[in-house]
Amino acid sequence: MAVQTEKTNSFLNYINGEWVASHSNEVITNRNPANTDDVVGQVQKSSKEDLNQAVVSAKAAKKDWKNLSGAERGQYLYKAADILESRVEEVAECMTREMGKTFPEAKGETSRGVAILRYYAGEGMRKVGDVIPSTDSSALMYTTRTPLGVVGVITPWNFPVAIPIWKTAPALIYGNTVVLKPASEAAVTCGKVVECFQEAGFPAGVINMITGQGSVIGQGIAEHPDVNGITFTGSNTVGKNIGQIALARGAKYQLEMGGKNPVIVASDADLDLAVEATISGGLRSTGQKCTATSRVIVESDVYETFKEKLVAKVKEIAVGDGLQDGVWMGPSVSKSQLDTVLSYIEKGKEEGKLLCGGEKLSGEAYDKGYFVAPTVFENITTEATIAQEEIFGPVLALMKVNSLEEAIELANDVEYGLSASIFTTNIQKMLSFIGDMDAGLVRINAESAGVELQAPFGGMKQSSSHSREQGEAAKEFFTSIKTVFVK
Ligand SMILES: NC(=O)C1=CN([C@@H]2O[C@H](COP(=O)(O)OP(=O)(O)OC[C@H]3O[C@@H](n4cnc5c(N)ncnc54)[C@H](O)[C@@H]3O)[C@@H](O)[C@H]2O)C=CC1
Ligand SMILES: CCCCCC(=O)O
Repeated sequence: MAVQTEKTNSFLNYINGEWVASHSNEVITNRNPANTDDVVGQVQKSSKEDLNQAVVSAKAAKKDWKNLSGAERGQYLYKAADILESRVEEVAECMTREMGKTFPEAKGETSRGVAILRYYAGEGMRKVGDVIPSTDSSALMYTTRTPLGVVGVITPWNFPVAIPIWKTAPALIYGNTVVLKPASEAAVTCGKVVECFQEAGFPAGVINMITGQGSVIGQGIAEHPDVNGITFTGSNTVGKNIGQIALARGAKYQLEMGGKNPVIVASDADLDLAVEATISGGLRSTGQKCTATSRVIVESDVYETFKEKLVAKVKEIAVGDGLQDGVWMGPSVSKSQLDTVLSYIEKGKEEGKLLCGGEKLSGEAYDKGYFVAPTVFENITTEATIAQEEIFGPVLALMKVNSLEEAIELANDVEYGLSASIFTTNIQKMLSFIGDMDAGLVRINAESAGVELQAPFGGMKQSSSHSREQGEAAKEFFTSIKTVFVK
C-alpha cells in the first residue's frame, strides 16, 4: 500500500559526528517532481569552508579508523545495515517523493543498500594479500593493502541509496574515511542514509556528508589536497573534469559515467520476453539509469512483429505519482531533465518516425509534475543524435538490421560501452555477442539494467575510467597494494 506523508525533512551537514548548519546560512529546497506542491525537505547549500571542515575531520579520523581490524570496522557496517533495514519504508517513500522513482522500485533499491552494507561488512574478515615466494630462500615476501586515506564520494540522483552505499561501504571497510557529496536532487534521501551510519555509532569524522552545488562542493572535493581518492558517478562532462583535476594533483580517481545501451533482438528470440525486457530495461525509473536500454536493434525477420508487440505494451504503461498503487513509471527528476528529454524527442521527430508517446503529459494528474509519455521511434540511423547521445529519459530508438554481425557492429557504434543485452536462443549468436560486444556488462535474454552487488560493475570506452565497482573489485580502487619483503 502506498505510504502517504506530509513529512518535511530538513538536514544539516554531517561533520565530525555532528549535524551542523552551513556557514552560508543558505538551503536548497527539494520538491516532489510528481507534485511540486509537496516540499520534500531542505539541505544545506554549503560553502567550501564547510567542505574544508569535513575534510579536516575525515583526515583527523583516518589513523584510528585504519588501525581497527577489518572485523571491527565490519561491525559498524552490520549495525548500519540493520538500522537502514528498519527504515526501508520511510527511506523509500522519501526517495519516491524526492526523485520520482516508484515506491516498489525505491523499496527494492533501499533493500539493495542493506545487502551491500552487509556484503562489505563481511569483507572485513577476508584476505587482503598473498604470500609470494622470494628468490631469496631466507626471505619472506607478501602483499598487503593500505587504505587511500580520505575518500571523496560524489554521487548522482538516480540511485540515491544504492550508489552512495556501494561507494561508501567499501571505502570504509578497507580503512578509508569518507566525505560524501550527494546530488542535490536526492540529498534528503541521502541524509536519511547517513542518519543510519550515525545511529550505528561510527566514530566522529569517519563519515561526513556535505550537501550543495556540484560546481562548489563537488569541484572542491576534486581539488582538495587532503582528499586522497575520489569516486564519482554521473555525467561524462562532470566526470572528465574531476578526472583531470585529480590527475593533475596525483589523487586516485574512479569515474562511472554515461551509457547508450543496446538490446539486440535476434530472429530466433522469444519476442514476448524481449518486449518485456526492452520495456523494463528502457523505461523503468523513467529511463533514468545509466544501464537503461535506449537503442533497440532488431533483425528484419521479426522486426514488424516485435515492433507491434512493443508499441502495444508501451501504450499500456501507467504513468503517474510513484507513491500511487498501480503506477509503473513516475516523472522525470526535474524540470531541466524533462526539458532535456523533450528536446531529444523533438530531435527524434526530425530524425525518424514517432510510433508512440513523444510529448509532455498534461491533465489534472500531471500538471503539477514533470511527466513525459514513454516514447518509441523507428527508422533511426546510427548517425542520429538520439542514437548517439545519452537522453536519460523514457525514449527508445528502433533500428532494423539484416544479420547479427550488422547488429553487433551497430551496437558498438557509440562512444559508450556500459551495458548491452541480446535475446536469442542460438548459442553461436550468444557467444558472438559475448565476445564482440564492447561493454562492461553483457546480459543474455535479460534486460540491459540489473547490476548485482557481488559482481564487478563498470563501463568500457567513454562510460568509465576503466576501474570497476562493487563485489571484490571495489578493493582495487579503495586500497593500494603494498609488497613487503622481510629478510
Ligand atoms: N555510469 C554509471 O554508473 C552512472 C552514470 N550516470 C550518469 O549521470 C548522469 C545523470 O546524473 P547526474 O546526477 O545529473 O550527473 P551530474 O554529472 O550532473 O552530477 C553527478 C554528481 O556530480 C556533482 N557535480 C556536478 N558538477 C560538478 C563539478 N563541476 N565537479 C564535481 N562534482 C560535480 C553533482 O552535484 C552530483 O553529485 C547521466 O549522464 C547518467 O548516465 C548516472 C548514474 C550511474
Ligand atoms: C549507476 C548505475 C546503476 C545501475 C543499476 C542497475 O542497472 O541495476
